[in-house]
Amino acid sequence: MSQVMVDVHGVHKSFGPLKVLRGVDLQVRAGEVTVILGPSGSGKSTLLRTINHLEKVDSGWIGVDGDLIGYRRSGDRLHELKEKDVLKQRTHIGFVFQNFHLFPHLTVLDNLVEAPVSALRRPRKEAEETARRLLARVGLADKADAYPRQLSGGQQQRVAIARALALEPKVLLFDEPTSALDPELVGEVLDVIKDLAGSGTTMIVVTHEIGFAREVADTVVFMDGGVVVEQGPPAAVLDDPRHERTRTFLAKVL
Ligand SMILES: Nc1ncnc2c1ncn2[C@@H]1O[C@H](COP(=O)(O)OP(=O)(O)OP(=O)(O)O)[C@@H](O)[C@H]1O
Repeated sequence: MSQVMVDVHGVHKSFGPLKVLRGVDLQVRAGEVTVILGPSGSGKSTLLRTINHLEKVDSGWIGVDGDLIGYRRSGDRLHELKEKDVLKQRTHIGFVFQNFHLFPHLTVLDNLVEAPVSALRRPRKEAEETARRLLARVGLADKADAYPRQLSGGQQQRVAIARALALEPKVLLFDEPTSALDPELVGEVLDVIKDLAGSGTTMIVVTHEIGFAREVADTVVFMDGGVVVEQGPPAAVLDDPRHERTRTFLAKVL
Protein backbone atom coordinates (compact mmCIF):
# COMPACT_ATOMS: atom_id res chain seq x y z
CA MET A 1 0.00 0.00 0.00
CA SER A 2 1.27 3.49 -0.86
CA GLN A 3 2.53 5.86 1.83
CA VAL A 4 0.31 8.36 3.60
CA MET A 5 0.92 11.75 1.96
CA VAL A 6 -1.52 13.88 3.96
CA ASP A 7 -2.30 13.03 7.57
CA VAL A 8 -4.92 15.14 9.35
CA HIS A 9 -5.12 14.25 12.99
CA GLY A 10 -7.76 15.44 15.46
CA VAL A 11 -7.99 18.93 13.94
CA HIS A 12 -10.17 21.51 15.64
CA LYS A 13 -10.72 25.04 14.35
CA SER A 14 -13.09 27.77 15.54
CA PHE A 15 -13.76 31.29 14.36
CA GLY A 16 -14.78 33.07 17.55
CA PRO A 17 -17.67 31.08 19.00
CA LEU A 18 -18.23 29.16 15.74
CA LYS A 19 -16.73 25.67 15.94
CA VAL A 20 -16.03 24.86 12.29
CA LEU A 21 -13.78 21.79 12.57
CA ARG A 22 -14.54 19.52 15.50
CA GLY A 23 -11.92 16.80 15.40
CA VAL A 24 -11.19 15.96 11.77
CA ASP A 25 -9.16 12.85 11.01
CA LEU A 26 -8.23 12.13 7.42
CA GLN A 27 -5.49 10.23 5.65
CA VAL A 28 -4.72 10.61 1.97
CA ARG A 29 -2.37 8.16 0.29
CA ALA A 30 0.23 9.14 -2.28
CA GLY A 31 -1.12 9.04 -5.82
CA GLU A 32 -4.75 8.94 -4.74
CA VAL A 33 -7.62 11.36 -5.34
CA THR A 34 -9.83 12.23 -2.39
CA VAL A 35 -13.04 14.12 -3.07
CA ILE A 36 -14.66 15.93 -0.14
CA LEU A 37 -18.41 16.45 -0.28
CA GLY A 38 -20.68 18.05 2.25
CA PRO A 39 -23.28 20.73 2.79
CA SER A 40 -22.47 24.42 2.76
CA GLY A 41 -20.80 25.44 6.01
CA SER A 42 -19.65 21.92 6.92
CA GLY A 43 -16.01 23.04 7.07
CA LYS A 44 -14.64 21.69 3.76
CA SER A 45 -12.82 24.87 2.69
CA THR A 46 -11.55 25.48 6.20
CA LEU A 47 -10.10 21.98 6.28
CA LEU A 48 -8.29 22.55 2.97
CA ARG A 49 -6.98 25.88 4.23
CA THR A 50 -5.59 24.30 7.39
CA ILE A 51 -3.69 21.76 5.27
CA ASN A 52 -1.52 24.46 3.74
CA HIS A 53 -1.62 26.61 6.88
CA LEU A 54 -3.69 29.43 5.41
CA GLU A 55 -5.61 28.82 8.64
CA LYS A 56 -3.89 27.73 11.84
CA VAL A 57 -5.39 24.78 13.68
CA ASP A 58 -6.54 25.32 17.27
CA SER A 59 -5.56 21.77 18.19
CA GLY A 60 -4.54 18.59 16.44
CA TRP A 61 -1.90 18.45 13.74
CA ILE A 62 -1.40 17.97 10.02
CA GLY A 63 1.45 16.18 8.31
CA VAL A 64 2.35 16.33 4.62
CA ASP A 65 4.86 13.73 3.47
CA GLY A 66 6.04 13.37 7.05
CA ASP A 67 6.50 17.12 7.72
CA LEU A 68 4.41 18.75 10.41
CA ILE A 69 2.66 21.74 8.80
CA GLY A 70 3.24 25.09 10.48
CA TYR A 71 5.14 23.65 13.44
CA ARG A 72 8.24 21.80 14.46
CA ARG A 73 8.34 19.28 17.24
CA SER A 74 10.84 19.50 20.01
CA GLY A 75 10.38 16.72 22.56
CA ASP A 76 6.64 16.72 23.13
CA ARG A 77 6.24 20.46 22.48
CA LEU A 78 5.27 22.13 19.22
CA HIS A 79 6.87 25.40 18.13
CA GLU A 80 5.39 27.57 15.41
CA LEU A 81 7.49 27.83 12.29
CA LYS A 82 8.71 31.20 11.05
CA GLU A 83 6.80 32.72 8.13
CA LYS A 84 9.60 31.94 5.66
CA ASP A 85 9.53 28.25 6.67
CA VAL A 86 5.75 28.16 6.31
CA LEU A 87 6.10 29.66 2.83
CA LYS A 88 8.64 26.97 1.97
CA GLN A 89 6.27 24.25 3.16
CA ARG A 90 3.50 25.80 1.07
CA THR A 91 5.53 25.37 -2.11
CA HIS A 92 4.95 21.62 -1.65
CA ILE A 93 1.19 22.04 -1.30
CA GLY A 94 -0.49 23.36 -4.44
CA PHE A 95 -3.76 25.21 -3.93
CA VAL A 96 -6.29 25.91 -6.66
CA PHE A 97 -8.91 28.44 -5.58
CA GLN A 98 -12.50 28.82 -6.70
CA ASN A 99 -11.73 32.25 -8.24
CA PHE A 100 -8.39 31.35 -9.87
CA HIS A 101 -6.34 34.02 -8.02
CA LEU A 102 -4.04 34.64 -10.98
CA PHE A 103 -1.78 37.69 -10.94
CA PRO A 104 -3.70 40.06 -13.27
CA HIS A 105 -0.65 42.18 -14.17
CA LEU A 106 1.45 39.18 -15.29
CA THR A 107 1.16 37.23 -18.53
CA VAL A 108 0.06 33.62 -18.35
CA LEU A 109 3.68 32.49 -18.74
CA ASP A 110 4.89 34.80 -15.99
CA ASN A 111 2.10 33.61 -13.69
CA LEU A 112 3.73 30.17 -13.94
CA VAL A 113 7.32 31.36 -13.78
CA GLU A 114 7.07 33.78 -10.84
CA ALA A 115 6.98 31.36 -7.91
CA PRO A 116 9.57 28.84 -9.14
CA VAL A 117 12.02 31.72 -9.74
CA SER A 118 11.31 33.70 -6.56
CA ALA A 119 10.51 30.90 -4.09
CA LEU A 120 12.57 28.00 -5.44
CA ARG A 121 15.36 30.06 -7.06
CA ARG A 122 15.02 28.18 -10.36
CA PRO A 123 16.85 29.74 -13.31
CA ARG A 124 14.35 31.73 -15.35
CA LYS A 125 15.06 29.82 -18.57
CA GLU A 126 14.42 26.48 -16.89
CA ALA A 127 11.23 27.82 -15.24
CA GLU A 128 9.99 29.05 -18.62
CA GLU A 129 10.60 25.68 -20.24
CA THR A 130 8.65 23.96 -17.47
CA ALA A 131 5.90 26.58 -17.75
CA ARG A 132 5.53 26.04 -21.50
CA ARG A 133 5.39 22.27 -21.01
CA LEU A 134 2.68 22.67 -18.36
CA LEU A 135 0.67 25.10 -20.48
CA ALA A 136 0.73 22.53 -23.29
CA ARG A 137 -0.46 19.93 -20.81
CA VAL A 138 -3.53 21.98 -19.92
CA GLY A 139 -4.15 22.81 -23.60
CA LEU A 140 -3.07 26.46 -23.44
CA ALA A 141 0.30 26.48 -25.20
CA ASP A 142 -0.92 29.32 -27.44
CA LYS A 143 -1.89 31.57 -24.49
CA ALA A 144 1.54 32.06 -22.93
CA ASP A 145 1.67 35.77 -23.78
CA ALA A 146 -1.97 36.55 -22.95
CA TYR A 147 -3.09 38.26 -19.75
CA PRO A 148 -5.61 36.55 -17.45
CA ARG A 149 -8.39 39.05 -18.34
CA GLN A 150 -8.15 37.92 -21.97
CA LEU A 151 -9.04 34.33 -21.06
CA SER A 152 -12.33 32.60 -20.24
CA GLY A 153 -12.92 31.43 -16.68
CA GLY A 154 -12.21 27.85 -17.70
CA GLN A 155 -8.93 28.86 -19.32
CA GLN A 156 -7.96 30.91 -16.26
CA GLN A 157 -8.60 27.95 -14.01
CA ARG A 158 -6.48 25.73 -16.27
CA VAL A 159 -3.67 28.31 -15.95
CA ALA A 160 -4.14 28.25 -12.16
CA ILE A 161 -3.76 24.46 -12.19
CA ALA A 162 -0.62 24.68 -14.36
CA ARG A 163 0.76 27.35 -12.01
CA ALA A 164 0.22 25.07 -9.01
CA LEU A 165 1.97 22.23 -10.85
CA ALA A 166 4.96 24.46 -11.66
CA LEU A 167 6.07 24.13 -8.04
CA GLU A 168 6.01 20.31 -8.35
CA PRO A 169 3.77 19.97 -5.31
CA LYS A 170 3.50 16.79 -3.27
CA VAL A 171 -0.23 17.30 -3.09
CA LEU A 172 -2.70 19.51 -4.94
CA LEU A 173 -5.68 20.96 -3.09
CA PHE A 174 -8.71 22.16 -5.07
CA ASP A 175 -11.34 24.33 -3.40
CA GLU A 176 -14.48 24.10 -5.54
CA PRO A 177 -12.46 24.58 -8.74
CA THR A 178 -15.48 24.76 -11.02
CA SER A 179 -18.10 26.54 -8.96
CA ALA A 180 -17.24 30.01 -10.33
CA LEU A 181 -17.51 28.82 -13.93
CA ASP A 182 -20.29 28.97 -16.46
CA PRO A 183 -21.74 25.46 -16.81
CA GLU A 184 -20.33 24.96 -20.31
CA LEU A 185 -16.77 25.56 -19.00
CA VAL A 186 -16.90 23.08 -16.12
CA GLY A 187 -16.03 20.05 -18.24
CA GLU A 188 -12.74 21.43 -19.58
CA VAL A 189 -11.44 22.01 -16.04
CA LEU A 190 -12.64 18.64 -14.75
CA ASP A 191 -10.92 16.99 -17.74
CA VAL A 192 -7.59 18.54 -16.72
CA ILE A 193 -8.04 17.28 -13.15
CA LYS A 194 -8.96 13.82 -14.48
CA ASP A 195 -5.80 13.82 -16.59
CA LEU A 196 -3.73 14.61 -13.47
CA ALA A 197 -5.47 11.85 -11.56
CA GLY A 198 -4.51 9.42 -14.31
CA SER A 199 -0.87 10.38 -13.91
CA GLY A 200 -0.81 9.72 -10.17
CA THR A 201 -0.91 13.26 -8.72
CA THR A 202 -2.06 13.22 -5.10
CA MET A 203 -5.13 15.44 -4.86
CA ILE A 204 -7.81 16.55 -2.47
CA VAL A 205 -10.77 18.08 -4.28
CA VAL A 206 -13.64 19.89 -2.58
CA THR A 207 -16.47 19.94 -5.09
CA HIS A 208 -20.20 19.60 -5.54
CA GLU A 209 -19.66 17.63 -8.79
CA ILE A 210 -20.94 14.21 -7.75
CA GLY A 211 -20.37 12.71 -11.22
CA PHE A 212 -16.72 13.71 -11.02
CA ALA A 213 -16.45 12.16 -7.55
CA ARG A 214 -17.92 8.92 -8.83
CA GLU A 215 -15.64 8.75 -11.84
CA VAL A 216 -12.32 10.02 -10.50
CA ALA A 217 -12.12 9.65 -6.71
CA ASP A 218 -10.32 6.80 -5.01
CA THR A 219 -11.95 7.94 -1.78
CA VAL A 220 -15.04 10.04 -1.19
CA VAL A 221 -15.22 11.82 2.15
CA PHE A 222 -18.52 13.15 3.43
CA MET A 223 -18.20 16.01 5.95
CA ASP A 224 -20.97 17.50 8.00
CA GLY A 225 -20.89 19.71 11.08
CA GLY A 226 -17.10 19.91 11.11
CA VAL A 227 -16.39 16.18 11.20
CA VAL A 228 -15.84 13.38 8.70
CA VAL A 229 -19.12 11.49 8.84
CA GLU A 230 -18.05 8.71 6.50
CA GLN A 231 -15.51 7.90 3.85
CA GLY A 232 -14.79 5.10 1.42
CA PRO A 233 -14.73 4.19 -2.26
CA PRO A 234 -17.23 6.21 -4.36
CA ALA A 235 -19.58 3.28 -4.88
CA ALA A 236 -19.84 2.69 -1.13
CA VAL A 237 -20.36 6.31 -0.04
CA LEU A 238 -22.48 7.46 -2.99
CA ASP A 239 -24.60 4.36 -3.65
CA ASP A 240 -24.76 2.69 -0.27
CA PRO A 241 -24.07 5.29 2.45
CA ARG A 242 -24.06 4.01 6.00
CA HIS A 243 -25.10 7.24 7.69
CA GLU A 244 -28.44 8.99 7.63
CA ARG A 245 -26.71 12.39 7.29
CA THR A 246 -24.96 11.22 4.12
CA ARG A 247 -28.23 9.85 2.72
CA THR A 248 -30.04 13.12 3.44
CA PHE A 249 -27.29 15.15 1.71
CA LEU A 250 -27.15 12.89 -1.34
CA ALA A 251 -30.93 12.91 -1.68
CA LYS A 252 -30.73 16.70 -2.04
CA VAL A 253 -27.89 16.83 -4.56
CA LEU A 254 -28.38 13.73 -6.73
N1 LIG B 1 -12.15 33.42 8.30
C1 LIG B 1 -13.36 33.16 8.80
N2 LIG B 1 -13.89 33.91 9.78
C2 LIG B 1 -15.11 33.64 10.30
N3 LIG B 1 -15.89 32.60 9.90
C3 LIG B 1 -15.42 31.81 8.91
C4 LIG B 1 -14.15 32.04 8.31
N4 LIG B 1 -13.94 31.09 7.38
C5 LIG B 1 -15.04 30.30 7.37
N5 LIG B 1 -15.92 30.74 8.31
C6 LIG B 1 -17.22 30.12 8.61
O1 LIG B 1 -16.99 28.76 8.87
C7 LIG B 1 -18.07 27.96 8.40
C8 LIG B 1 -17.52 26.88 7.50
O2 LIG B 1 -17.03 27.49 6.31
P1 LIG B 1 -16.34 26.65 5.15
O3 LIG B 1 -16.09 27.63 4.05
O4 LIG B 1 -15.20 25.88 5.68
O5 LIG B 1 -17.50 25.65 4.75
P2 LIG B 1 -17.71 24.83 3.42
O6 LIG B 1 -18.15 23.46 3.84
O7 LIG B 1 -16.50 24.91 2.56
O8 LIG B 1 -18.95 25.59 2.75
P3 LIG B 1 -19.27 25.95 1.21
O9 LIG B 1 -19.65 24.66 0.53
O10 LIG B 1 -20.44 26.90 1.33
O11 LIG B 1 -18.04 26.62 0.64
C9 LIG B 1 -19.04 28.91 7.70
O12 LIG B 1 -20.07 29.21 8.62
C10 LIG B 1 -18.19 30.12 7.44
O13 LIG B 1 -18.96 31.31 7.40
